[in-house]
Amino acid sequence: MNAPIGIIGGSGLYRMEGLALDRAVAVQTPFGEPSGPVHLGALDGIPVAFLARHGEGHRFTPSEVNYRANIWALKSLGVERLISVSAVGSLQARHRPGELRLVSQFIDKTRHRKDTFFGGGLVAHVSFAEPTCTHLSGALLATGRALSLPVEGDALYVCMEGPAFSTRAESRLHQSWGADLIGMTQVTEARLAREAELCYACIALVTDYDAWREEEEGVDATSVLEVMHANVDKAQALLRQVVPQLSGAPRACACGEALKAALFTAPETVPAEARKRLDLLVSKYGYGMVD
Ligand SMILES: CSC[C@H]1O[C@H](OP(=O)(O)O)[C@H](O)[C@@H]1O
Ligand SMILES: Nc1ncnc2[nH]cnc12
Repeated sequence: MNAPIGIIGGSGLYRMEGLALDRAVAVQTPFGEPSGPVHLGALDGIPVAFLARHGEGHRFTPSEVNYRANIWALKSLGVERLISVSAVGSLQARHRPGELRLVSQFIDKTRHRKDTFFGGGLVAHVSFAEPTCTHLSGALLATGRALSLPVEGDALYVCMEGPAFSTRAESRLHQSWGADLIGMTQVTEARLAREAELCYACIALVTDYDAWREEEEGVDATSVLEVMHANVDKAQALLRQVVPQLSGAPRACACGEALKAALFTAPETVPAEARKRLDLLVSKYGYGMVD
């Protein structure tokens, strides 16, 4: 089964409501094992692939998640559009717990991640000025508004390494940068989705005010999960409404050609190992496997 639409569920979203499960596939990738099996099924009749980012039972920290294997697995199952759901802290009073935001920009503070498929003899530099797909994010925003959900677009997300939350000083610093949201996962996923030529959008569900509000205790994980559980139905409702709209509509963006101007290495120098490892991504550009 081919699933052109993929969903990655983050903290508090470990299964997709309404997904009529066909099968769970354990995908092997050149980058190791994904966080768990990919659940293939139909959402209101539309084929969808679902993966829990932190694994079943939430077993991987944001630094341990094998983002490369996760994106690779979804790509190998035919995913072209990938919608991620992520729990985030709010850095500005106008973003309130329980509300949804669509992410359009990132500041990357991660330090311990494998965040590219390339290297080992094949170099690519993808454009990342617009790190999420504006078309996919636009469809989510319009659909969220039509459903009267508390949703806004254009959010700036600081991606920290974690797993500990920010100090108050860091939280205020991020706020002073004009950032809207903070989380620990999205920029890594977005980079890899771009290299894999997937459309990528992030539905951020605000769960807390991080640590900048002097009068409050800083965020803790239990309260994040409580707020997520109380509000995850909003993200699920948005997904269920948008998936049928996307299905069958051709992609009108450049995400599917992200590698076209990015591949830098002279083809004749690319080692057979790199060709084999990256075949899924680059064979269409003449860098495929050699026998
Ligand atoms: C459980 S609080 C911190 C945790 O929640 C967010 O996860 P995700 O982005 O996968 O929804 C954040 O990034 C941290 O991983
Ligand atoms: N305040 C916060 N910081 C980092 N990641 C988060 N995920 C949810 N809330 C968060």
